[in-house]
Amino acid sequence: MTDRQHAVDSAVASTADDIAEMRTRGAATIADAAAGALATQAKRSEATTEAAFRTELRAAAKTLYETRPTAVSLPNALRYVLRGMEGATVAELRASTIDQAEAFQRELAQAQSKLGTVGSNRLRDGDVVMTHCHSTDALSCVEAALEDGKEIEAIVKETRPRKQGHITARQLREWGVPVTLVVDNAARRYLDRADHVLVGADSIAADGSVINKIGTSGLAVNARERGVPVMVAAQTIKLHPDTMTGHTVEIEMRAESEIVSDDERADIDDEYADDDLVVENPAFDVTPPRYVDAIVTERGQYPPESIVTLMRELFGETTSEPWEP
Ligand SMILES: O=C(COP(=O)(O)O)[C@H](O)[C@H](O)COP(=O)(O)O
Repeated sequence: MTDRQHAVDSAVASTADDIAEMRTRGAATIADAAAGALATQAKRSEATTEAAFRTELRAAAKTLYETRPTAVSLPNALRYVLRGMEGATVAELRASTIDQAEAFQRELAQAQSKLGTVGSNRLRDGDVVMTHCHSTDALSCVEAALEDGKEIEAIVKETRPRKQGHITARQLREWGVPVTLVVDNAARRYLDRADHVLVGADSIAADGSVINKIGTSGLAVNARERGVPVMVAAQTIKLHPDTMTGHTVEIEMRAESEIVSDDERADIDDEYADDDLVVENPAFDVTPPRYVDAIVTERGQYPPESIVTLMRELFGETTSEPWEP
């Protein structure tokens, strides 16, 4: 074991494992869990010097950071908490880190609820939304519309390969929303019945591109062709500061076992072939801004092309500036 591994609390390691294995998933939920894990590290730290405490917290942040690459809410959350780590003694450092992590979690929940109110204003009584994957930001818009007394129906895409659509459907059913669950390939057919496509985001790039669950871009292109507006619900913690300086967002490639079993692979592949069957499983894709009608944040709704103005306001011109609430 390296020193870094020794320094990281078992609760942090287990949170990191939950994120990597997608038992904890979705950009906002991942950010919340990561902030909570840093607070636990701070609480349980046995460091006796200020330097050792800081090293431990950074090691914990690195362990969490290395779990999944696409949702920028994760590094944004880690940066936010580490920035608040202040003090001249271990006790002060501990208290400030825990306070900052708790403030982050509070602001995250408040931002989602504010965003929901903004998003619900786009939904009229009787509207039908089509969803993809499971996004707590997107669902908060539906929840706020329901609280306003509007009747909303949903067409929920299954979302292969991990079927996060089932989580969305379960939540909507709990709220009493009529749900039609469809396979991903049926989306274009059912767009005729939809008034909005409503999705979340893992990252939003400076040009207004939306990085979200694989299949979002195809859905958005089909929606444009059918004249159905595409609404992206994304708190500002989903804004990706590095993209202001031209960096692209890394798309996570997941295990082929999510798509084919060993037996299926053996069944498909020719055992005498010179090369192996290639199976690829990208978890996310990029929807260009021209297919997105509105990005709904806790600060209001933006056309995708103008999101860069908000990014500059929040992060400044340089990506070395950490995320600010
Ligand atoms: O693409 C996904 C989840 O992908 P995965 O299941 O691979 O994590 C969600 O749409 C966004 O993360 C937004 O979710 P939220 O609005 O809850 O942050």
